[in-house]
Amino acid sequence: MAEDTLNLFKECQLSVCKPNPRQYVASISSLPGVEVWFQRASDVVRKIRTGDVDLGVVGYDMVREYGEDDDDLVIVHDALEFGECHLAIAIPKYGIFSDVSSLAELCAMPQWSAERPLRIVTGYRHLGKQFIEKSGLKHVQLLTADGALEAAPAMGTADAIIDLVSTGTTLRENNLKEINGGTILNSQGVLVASKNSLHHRKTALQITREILERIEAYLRAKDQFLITANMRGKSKDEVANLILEGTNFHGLQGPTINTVFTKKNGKVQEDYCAVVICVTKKYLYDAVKQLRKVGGSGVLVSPLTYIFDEEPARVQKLMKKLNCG
Ligand SMILES: Nc1ncnc2c1ncn2[C@@H]1O[C@H](COP(=O)(O)OP(=O)(O)OP(=O)(O)O)[C@@H](O)[C@H]1O
Ligand SMILES: O=P(O)(O)OC[C@H]1O[C@H](OP(=O)(O)OP(=O)(O)O)[C@H](O)[C@@H]1O
Ligand SMILES: [Mg+2]
Repeated sequence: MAEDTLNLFKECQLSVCKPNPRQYVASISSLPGVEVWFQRASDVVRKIRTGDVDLGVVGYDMVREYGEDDDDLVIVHDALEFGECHLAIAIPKYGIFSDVSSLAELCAMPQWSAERPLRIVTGYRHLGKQFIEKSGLKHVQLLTADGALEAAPAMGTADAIIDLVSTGTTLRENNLKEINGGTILNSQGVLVASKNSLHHRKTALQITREILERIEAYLRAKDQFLITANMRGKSKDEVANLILEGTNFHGLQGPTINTVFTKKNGKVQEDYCAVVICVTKKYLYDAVKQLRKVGGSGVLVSPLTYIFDEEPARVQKLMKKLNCG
């Protein structure tokens, strides 16, 4: 998460300068006065709640686990596009669990009693407890451990685990499986702040807005290409019509169309227009085919670095949550 966060900030021209790897404080030269602290994920949430820091980047799972529904925490950006995983209950594939594939079936197992409860081990005490209360499971003992939870069932120290799953490899390698109805929470990296800080400290709010706007601009542009194509056409109106009626690719608000001046037999002519649109990366070839179909040629493709559109919805949402909207 730390590496992904540093990378994201770098891409947003907010490079974090940490002169010494054993140092926990760093700075961002484009945001003078800002201190960047490297802390364990659980501590990031705790320190926002106590007002020691104003803004943090952590997994949403941590916000929910250590935030305990604290009203002071406000999610500024809910999808930083890294650290994607989900919190889930997992049980062994073998033995008494071999035919169990849903939460309802786990609840219906006759093996669990007050004397011999289902032992679930997790590092997520708060979320684990909440889930068990709602799950319909009657006889449960919640145990806590910090890491390598996937080993617990084979070791015989627990029957099931509640832990993060991303690719599913760790579960598979340890002969464990997820069950239907067993997903507790979807998570990815988020930007989280203290409402109190943003409310009372103008600079904290200003900097948060700037960071949010830069992240939005970067993430919006990340999966887009900028395409310029030449199109035969007598007028910009004619070309606009071909693009708007004959393709699915119209740019942000609409295509930008400009005259291309060519020289033929010593005379300047206006037989072409240049069309500029942006296209989601995965649809690049579709766009090229559609442009060709309506007379496009000389398609130039370049990466897009940022898209600063109107004030992003997330900024408006934040201001509303802070009652400043
Ligand atoms: N396998 C994974 N794939 C994607 N994201 C993950 C994965 N495991 C954890 N995460 C995300 O990264 C965050 C930090 O994970 P974790 O607590 O394991 O980090 P750590 O480096 O082990 O930290 P600590 O030293 O505090 O234990 C989690 O809260 C979660 O949001
Ligand atoms: O589904 P996967 O892609 O296999 O990822 C899931 C694993 O990743 C996390 O552990 P991590 O590697 O962070 O180690 P930790 O549990 O010791 O923190 C999590 O606790 C799982 O064990
Ligand atoms: Mg693990």
